[in-house]
Amino acid sequence: MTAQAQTIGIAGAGAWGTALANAAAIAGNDVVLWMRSPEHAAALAQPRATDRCLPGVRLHARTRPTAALADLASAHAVLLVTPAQTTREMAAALGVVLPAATPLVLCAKGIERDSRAFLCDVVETVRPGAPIGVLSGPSFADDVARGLPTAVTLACRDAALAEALATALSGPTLRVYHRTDLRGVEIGGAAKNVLAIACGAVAGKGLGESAKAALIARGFAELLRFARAYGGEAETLMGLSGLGDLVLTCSSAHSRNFAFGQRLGQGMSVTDAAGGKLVEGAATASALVALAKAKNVDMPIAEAVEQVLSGAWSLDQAVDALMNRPVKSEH
Ligand SMILES: NC(=O)C1=CN([C@@H]2O[C@H](COP(=O)(O)OP(=O)(O)OC[C@H]3O[C@@H](n4cnc5c(N)ncnc54)[C@H](OP(=O)(O)O)[C@@H]3O)[C@@H](O)[C@H]2O)C=CC1
Ligand SMILES: O=C(CO)COP(=O)(O)O
Repeated sequence: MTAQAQTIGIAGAGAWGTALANAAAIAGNDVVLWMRSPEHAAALAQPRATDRCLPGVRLHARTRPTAALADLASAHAVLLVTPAQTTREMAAALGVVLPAATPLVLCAKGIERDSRAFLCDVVETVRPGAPIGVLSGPSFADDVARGLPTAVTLACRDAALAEALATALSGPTLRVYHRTDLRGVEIGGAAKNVLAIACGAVAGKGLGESAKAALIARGFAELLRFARAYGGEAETLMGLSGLGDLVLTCSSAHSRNFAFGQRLGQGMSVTDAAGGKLVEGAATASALVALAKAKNVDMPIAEAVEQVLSGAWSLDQAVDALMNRPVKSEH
């Protein structure tokens, strides 16, 4: 990768994939945007078509929609922007069409539920030796698509590749920082979604702003402990992809994870509260808690979320459990 115009491939044309496609095009790249539905691709290719996930947003002229995965083969790098739980199947399908040297940048936020594997490890199993990146940070797709100023982090183990990708994707409204701490960046994005469900539940139950602030601060302590145990760097977690995204997602009903928690807090069932939307924290909670237990990492908030989602605890029981833990030193 160089700082010259690149072809960026994007696999997944939901809200985030489409927003990133336009941002990459505005940054001066040619973009190939893959989606699984040929009808969706044909509709988006029509002049003046607007996106179904981002009302009113049109694809940039340099973004070409397609339903043929092989069209991504010539991209200098591909961003994978489908839900976390589809990472294995998507990486395998991409492995067939992409040259082994093409970097794959993971943009989903989660942990594989069944295997409890980090998404980078999933991709490494499926495409051994191929370059991997993770892009994460506080960024609502609508904000990015509307050209509001946004900053995110992109990590690759190879510092030069991380810098080249960050340079290629940065534009007038999207600023991409780079790091080499792949693990730290992916943990921040995956864990904050689970904690945001707790913050939403606090809001939905009307437990007050003080409780929400306490959850953010104590949630951050959990996130940091977990990341350290799994090799993430504390500095990464204090940055955009950790604290930054935790604060955004825990503060806004625009977040699907927060809104899901809010509806739980208002008394809706786990099944109804998702409202047909992607709630990554709900899919990741059990794997996060199992991984924490495997390394004796104390994550009481994440555990409370998991207990509520599994039906073992009511929300009242979760609040009681968190408030009645033994008094301890704050760290
Ligand atoms: N939205 C946001 O603000 C942000 C989202 N993210 C992350 O990005 C990821 C995607 O989120 P987002 O774009 O919002 O989600 P959406 O629900 O808007 O879109 C998901 C996309 O993935 C496609 N998809 C679903 N399942 C499969 C599959 N099995 N194979 C291929 N394609 C599939 C869907 O296709 P179809 O339309 O055909 O169903 C859809 O285009 C999540 O992990 C999220 O956490 C990160 C930062 C910001
Ligand atoms: O990750 C996001 C913002 O950074 C989007 O969060 P939600 O998936 O909760 O909407």
